Amino acid sequence: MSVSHLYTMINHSITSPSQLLANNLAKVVQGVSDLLLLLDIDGTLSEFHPDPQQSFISNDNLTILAQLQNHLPIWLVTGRSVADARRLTAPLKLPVIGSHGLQCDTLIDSYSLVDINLAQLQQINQSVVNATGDHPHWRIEQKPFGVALHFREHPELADSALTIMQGIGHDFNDWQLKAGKCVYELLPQGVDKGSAINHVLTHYHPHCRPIFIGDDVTDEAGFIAVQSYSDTSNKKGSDIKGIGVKVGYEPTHAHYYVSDISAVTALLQGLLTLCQS
Ligand SMILES: O=P(O)(O)OC[C@H]1O[C@H](O[C@H]2O[C@H](CO)[C@@H](O)[C@H](O)[C@H]2O)[C@H](O)[C@@H](O)[C@@H]1O
Repeated sequence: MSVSHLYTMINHSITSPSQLLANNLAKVVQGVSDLLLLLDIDGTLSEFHPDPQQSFISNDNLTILAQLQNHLPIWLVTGRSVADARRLTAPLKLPVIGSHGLQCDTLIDSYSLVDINLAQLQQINQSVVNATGDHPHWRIEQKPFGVALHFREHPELADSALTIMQGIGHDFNDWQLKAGKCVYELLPQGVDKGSAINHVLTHYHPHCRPIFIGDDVTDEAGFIAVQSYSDTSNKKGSDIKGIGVKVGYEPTHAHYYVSDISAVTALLQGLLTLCQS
């Protein structure tokens, strides 16, 4: 299992992103009629909570999204499973790329983008439980397509978490280790949010200009995907480039940033106002 991708993407072609505010949004999307909005969940639509099952998306965000979906297509692109994303966004019904790009749910169709070995998943789950001694310091999230080891309440355990997950991943060549905010996750190889976004663009919205908003290191592949996307099916050779928006101030490939989750809400409200006008 390879861990060479951990953070390495961040180390090249970093730009200095520009701040994207509701009042300069109109200029950025000027003249674009076919926008596609792609949204990460945790750290973008919802504030962090020590317990992943207790976090939620504010009613403000849900209300804005409910109205926005009347104007443009919206997809969730999340590390959460599709079922979890549905629970968090109920009563909305939005298509979802779940499990960091492993699952695709279009609302009409639901399928995996990569095969998963469920026997190995079970072994990995058990290995994580064994390695942590199921101690209450740790939070193990057993997901339908992976296992996450959280240490949000105990940041001092970051190195131990990495050691545990690297050690387990070492025995499973077809699995990858992903680092997130206060979490390490083991998932099948072969996907990330970038490849999943390319799948959505190619198969469902080839002529749209994508905007992807995300906050974490796992969202970097998504920023690269939208910012380099070209509509090759267009015979006129249209060169559609999307917009990556990073939430927060960490180094990023995204061309734009917003300060925090409340700035995401303001941006979504600004986009709604723009659509309505
Ligand atoms: O791609 P995302 O939608 O950002 O999902 C990434 C992971 O989010 C969740 O973990 C994060 O949020 C938790 C709840 O606030 C927090 O406790 C944890 O520390 C964060 O890493 C989720 O639990 C994971 O399954 C997702 O992969």
